[in-house]
Amino acid sequence: MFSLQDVHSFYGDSHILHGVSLALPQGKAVGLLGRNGMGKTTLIRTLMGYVPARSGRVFADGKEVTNFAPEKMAKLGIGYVPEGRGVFPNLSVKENLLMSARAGLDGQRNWTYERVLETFPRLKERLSNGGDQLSGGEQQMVSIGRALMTNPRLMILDEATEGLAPLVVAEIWRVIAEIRATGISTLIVDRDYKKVLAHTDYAAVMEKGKLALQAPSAQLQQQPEPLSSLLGV
Ligand SMILES: Nc1ncnc2c1ncn2[C@@H]1O[C@H](COP(=O)(O)OP(=O)(O)OP(=O)(O)O)[C@@H](O)[C@H]1O
Repeated sequence: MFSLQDVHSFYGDSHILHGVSLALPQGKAVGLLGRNGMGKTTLIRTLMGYVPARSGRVFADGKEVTNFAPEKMAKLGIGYVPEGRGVFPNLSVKENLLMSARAGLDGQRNWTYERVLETFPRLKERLSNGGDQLSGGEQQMVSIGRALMTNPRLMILDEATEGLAPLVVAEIWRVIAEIRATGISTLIVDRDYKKVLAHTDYAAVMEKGKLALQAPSAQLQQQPEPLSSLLGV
């Protein structure tokens, strides 16, 4: 459904993505790996329309959507959980969640406010707290919950476990597995490559703005080379 074809993008004069082609098939989980600064977030931001693709093309269901605005990409069914979370600090947890509620492209409302609270029981005790009164883990739960309430076909999680305590990290991976099991496609960026491989169908590795390797995750689990060289582990 969503794909990028030979995409190049820049920050000013800095050429960051050098011809990236990646498919995100319906119902599949894709892991995006690579050392710091290799362009993972830029790839996501280009797909979402925050960074313009200077050449190359982005497709949704075979239709070209290159450089559509982020709101339009979201309406096409992408739930984006950005690095750094992006919870509205002056809104309560309840308001943060309810403001994004809408039916999916096909009209389904599988992810309701109630279901998000069942998925993240911890948020039930925080409903009237402001976004700025939450722990990092709770903010991440709100951010994921908010994206789920748009009933997306694709969830993008950029470093969703970054800086969180081990118990919270385990909870986030549990929810990622639950999202995957419901048939929503996922694109996951995380430093823990073993966890990424365990939770995805395919993995792609970025090296200096290019995809240096794309393979089934199960294959990369069995044959760590050349993945481990690319990641420096
Ligand atoms: N707003 C920006 N303006 C200029 N350069 C940027 C900007 N954001 C990122 N870059 C540069 O683009 C390159 C790719 O960064 P990007 O954030 O996409 O990498 P990443 O693989 O996601 O790494 P990280 O894990 O560190 O976030 C880096 O060299 C970074 O310094």
